[in-house]
Amino acid sequence: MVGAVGIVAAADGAPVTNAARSEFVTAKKTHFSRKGQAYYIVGANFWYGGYLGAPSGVGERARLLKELDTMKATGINNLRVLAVSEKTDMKSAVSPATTAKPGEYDENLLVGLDFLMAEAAKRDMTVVLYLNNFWQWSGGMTQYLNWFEGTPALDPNVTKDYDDYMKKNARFYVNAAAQKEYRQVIAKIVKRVNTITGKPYSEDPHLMSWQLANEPRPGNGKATKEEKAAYVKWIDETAGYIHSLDRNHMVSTGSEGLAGSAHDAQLFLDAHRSKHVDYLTYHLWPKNWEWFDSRNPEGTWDNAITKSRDYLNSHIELAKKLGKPIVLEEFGLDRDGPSFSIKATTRIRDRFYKEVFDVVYTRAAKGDPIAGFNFWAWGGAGRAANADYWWKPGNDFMGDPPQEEQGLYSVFDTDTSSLKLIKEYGDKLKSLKAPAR
Ligand SMILES: O=C1NC[C@H](CO)[C@@H](O)[C@@H]1O
Repeated sequence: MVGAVGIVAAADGAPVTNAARSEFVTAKKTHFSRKGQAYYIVGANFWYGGYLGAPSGVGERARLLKELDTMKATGINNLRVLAVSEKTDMKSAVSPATTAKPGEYDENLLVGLDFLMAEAAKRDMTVVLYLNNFWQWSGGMTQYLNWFEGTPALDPNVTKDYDDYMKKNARFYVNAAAQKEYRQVIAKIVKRVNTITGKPYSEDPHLMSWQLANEPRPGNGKATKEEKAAYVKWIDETAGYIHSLDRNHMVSTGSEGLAGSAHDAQLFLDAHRSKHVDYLTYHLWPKNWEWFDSRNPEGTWDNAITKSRDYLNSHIELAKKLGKPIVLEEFGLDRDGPSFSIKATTRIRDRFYKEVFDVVYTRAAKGDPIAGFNFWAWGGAGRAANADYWWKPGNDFMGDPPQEEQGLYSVFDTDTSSLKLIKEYGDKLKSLKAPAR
């Protein structure tokens, strides 16, 4: 079978020819390689990119093109995007959703993903697509359990009980019926032929990696040995399944690192040791993890930045242990005040971004396995519609998903100081060459 760009690929999706292989992002020991060069990630989280690409309904293709051009001008070369959502009754979740019910999928949203992939390729951006969500804002694992366990989909914004939510959510990994549907969705997307380009996703060199889920956790902070073992097994088997469908692309977990691994470094290593997991991921959330209090910035900044620096550096050491690259694929802090208003300044957030960039750049320049970053998250031209800053169907999408106030962590197209920092550090990072081996 000859692929759209003349790449010869066997019908079963065997790897493309060696020449074309170099077009794909691959992990070469502890670094990424692309087109024969070291590849560093200067990325944005853009969860709703596929939504904007839809041909009708929620689609806003003119806005999508504008956002991609603004990101390109900011030096962004990678997007981390939600590939599929699950229809749910939960108020904190996005609607519409890709999977209306098991076996029924919204082609309008899937074509939206096709359009996003096609437009990202035109700008030579690479894309990480995550195939599920540990959190409720896109339906996610709790919605799968509603379908297959008959239990209510849990919205922590309503129950106010994250520990209970996380413990129950871990049952997703061992629910055979849920896993069957999840794998059906995986197969549907991984084997999909892009309706805009005519190219199979499995042969698209602008896809950087398939990602199991957004922030999958083994359960809550008191996860049992059995829950941890089930989590590691799920990662290994699901990543192996994806590789069996697509031998050209990398697979990653979407893990937050120790904060999402019950603070168990051995578990984080075990979860990423699988030969089917090509690189490590981690996220950094000083405010969410209560290291930083944005109502008391002076009193909590030192604590937050000390812990952040340690978190940033210690995970690079863990990546060294496994001999794989690691990407800081989420980090953020709220606006001065704190405030959700786009009018609020971002001095503290800019200072935090600079601290993060300094560690990432310094370690990468030393040849350490940190392969780049994705900030959370691109707000661009999106604007909050309601006085209470909560999202309602029909409102603009922006970096903050519906379970959080619109404006919490978004970087807007008017946040010029933040965009300038991203450009400046992104250009430095992209200029690095991989260490001679
Ligand atoms: O993946 C995530 N990590 C942190 C974000 C901000 O709280 C959150 O919106 C998202 O679920």
